[in-house]
Amino acid sequence: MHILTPELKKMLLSKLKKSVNPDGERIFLFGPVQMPIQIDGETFPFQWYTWLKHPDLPADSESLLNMLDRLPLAELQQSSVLTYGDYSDSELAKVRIHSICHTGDIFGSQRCDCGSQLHIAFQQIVEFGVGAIVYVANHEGRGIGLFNKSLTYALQEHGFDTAEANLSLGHNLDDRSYQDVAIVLNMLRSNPILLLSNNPLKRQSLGRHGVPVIGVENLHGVVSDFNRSYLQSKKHRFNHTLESLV
Ligand SMILES: Nc1nc2c(ncn2[C@@H]2O[C@H](COP(=O)(O)OP(=O)(O)OP(=O)(O)O)[C@@H](O)[C@H]2O)c(=O)[nH]1
Repeated sequence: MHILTPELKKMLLSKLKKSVNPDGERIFLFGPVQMPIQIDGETFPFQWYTWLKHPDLPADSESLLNMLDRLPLAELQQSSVLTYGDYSDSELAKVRIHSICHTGDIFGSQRCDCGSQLHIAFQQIVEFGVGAIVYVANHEGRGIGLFNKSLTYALQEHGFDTAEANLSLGHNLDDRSYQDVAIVLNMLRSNPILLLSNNPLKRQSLGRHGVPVIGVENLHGVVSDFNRSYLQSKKHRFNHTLESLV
């Protein structure tokens, strides 16, 4: 049987880093772990980090390690960062902050542009040589959660656009916070980043939380008959830079 020897425990602890957000909540970041990722038939060496925030987290890494078997982590969401190239030290890196889209990213749903944006972001990062994908797992449905998103989809089948559907159910247009994303980004790198996004609020929010965003490059996904009206709503209701696209 394999046991957690003091050496292995030391190895795990050396990969655990802690930060505290402005609300006083502890965030533990674990990594790197090697993650070979296939993009268009070729495999690229990414480094994987995950982070954990939970109200009951202790102050130090060793205590955290000792209590992990008692936390219901599978019931909660943990987010990831996948870095590529010399991410911590390079002068510039391309970064994609990607809110989870269970339907688009996992199922390949064509109702939105999320899945293709994620794929193109990976392509652009390996092409540039340095970058990161931050996969934000508590952002489903722009922060309303998967169950609520399914209700908004049903309403969109009855004439609502994506904004009206959220509002009609009592949600905001966008409930996402980038505070923890910013903290984690700043734990991994202090040099400037180029953000891959069409959403002006992302840049503003990251900047407000102290991330040195020096530029934004649009990230246009695939347009189809299934997502055209959704993209038009993003352009008109959310001011996304999709001018040349829809
Ligand atoms: N409420 C709601 N959420 C949706 C709908 N379609 C997609 N989403 C969610 O919208 C979010 C899109 O996230 P991102 O692609 O990271 O961000 P964005 O605001 O579109 O900005 P970009 O950086 O330009 O892609 C994901 O959380 C999806 O789950 C919808 O019709 N209703």
